[in-house]
Amino acid sequence: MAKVAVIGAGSWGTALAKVLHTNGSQVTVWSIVEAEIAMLRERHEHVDKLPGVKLPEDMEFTTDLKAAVEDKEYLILAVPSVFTRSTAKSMAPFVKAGQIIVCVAKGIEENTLMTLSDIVEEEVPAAEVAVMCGPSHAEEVGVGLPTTVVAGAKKRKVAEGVQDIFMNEVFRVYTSPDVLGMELGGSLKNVIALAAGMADGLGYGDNTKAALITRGIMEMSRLAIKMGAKAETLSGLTGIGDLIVTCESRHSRNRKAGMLIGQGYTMKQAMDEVKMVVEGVYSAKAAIALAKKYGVDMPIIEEVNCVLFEDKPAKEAVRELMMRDRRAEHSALEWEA
Ligand SMILES: NC(=O)C1=CN([C@@H]2O[C@H](COP(=O)(O)OP(=O)(O)OC[C@H]3O[C@@H](n4cnc5c(N)ncnc54)[C@H](OP(=O)(O)O)[C@@H]3O)[C@@H](O)[C@H]2O)C=CC1
Ligand SMILES: O=C(CO)COP(=O)(O)O
Repeated sequence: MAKVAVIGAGSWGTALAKVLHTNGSQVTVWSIVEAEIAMLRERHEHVDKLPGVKLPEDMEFTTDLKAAVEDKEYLILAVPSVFTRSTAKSMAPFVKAGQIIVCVAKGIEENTLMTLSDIVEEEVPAAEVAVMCGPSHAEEVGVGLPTTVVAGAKKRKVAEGVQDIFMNEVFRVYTSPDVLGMELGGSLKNVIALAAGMADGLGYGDNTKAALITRGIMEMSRLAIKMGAKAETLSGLTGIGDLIVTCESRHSRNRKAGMLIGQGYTMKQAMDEVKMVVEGVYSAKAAIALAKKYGVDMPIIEEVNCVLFEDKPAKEAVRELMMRDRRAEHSALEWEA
């Protein structure tokens, strides 16, 4: 039986805590929010963020970070990306060599352009760092619908350890050494999903959605590969897989926020309405900054930035994408002479 702490009790932390407990781990869930822990203790259910998913009676809930972190083999870091650094910094004094921190949030830090695993390595040098992501909505994981994800780490043994504690008959976990590719896939897809939601909000159809997904994975891949990620990762679960689920799912907060913006809400109004974290809004500026830094063309992500931060109407953004200079689909393909 592994001793595990889930750091962050939003919808994802709650769903993963349930998976770990089902697999026989002893699970402690931490949140910075007192009211959230009080509710979990009393109701054994996150009634706001994951209603209908009952958590077991012997699961521990705490706001005491030291108690949560100490003596655990695995620390699952599930706070939204903007709180990753502050939470990792607070954990650092309690983390001992050999403890494994698994980053399950999705994002890129706006001011440093660092991935979340890089942030955790910087803040908690004692820890081994792993990531886990893939097409996995908490609402479906929470009720045991078959789901696949990938556990990533530089060392195979670390990734396989994460695979061991999470894997069961409805939660299949693959492994990968391409941590960078996984993290870029997981965060960039949220920005494209905002665009897919905008298209839905504008009343556009399946053709538009397919175009955004296909051209979206191309721009995600262009950037990720230029940064050193592997092409296979972008065409796998943590790339195209996660992009598809986020652009299509009724559970996606990014798609939902995009849809509201397409219907005329401001970014702020849409985020307030969704109530849970909309990571694509935080990753959008970082994505475009990375595109500039690495000299990569990312037209969809550029237009999403204009809609989010410059009040450009979503309809106008789609029109501009449609009216870009004509070009070949794959510029590297050669023509007959
Ligand atoms: N939900 C999903 O299906 C999936 C989510 N993810 C990723 O997991 C991460 C977490 O998402 P999710 O659980 O859905 O988010 P939620 O919006 O459901 O929950 C966010 C949690 O963070 C808490 N919080 C607020 N302030 C702080 C703080 N200062 N420090 C630490 N925590 C704080 C919130 O408290 P409060 O209630 O007060 O806001 C809440 O418990 C995101 O990066 C997301 O992309 C990945 C895969 C699936
Ligand atoms: O990352 C996710 C599914 O894999 C969750 O996406 P949303 O944050 O858009 O709900």
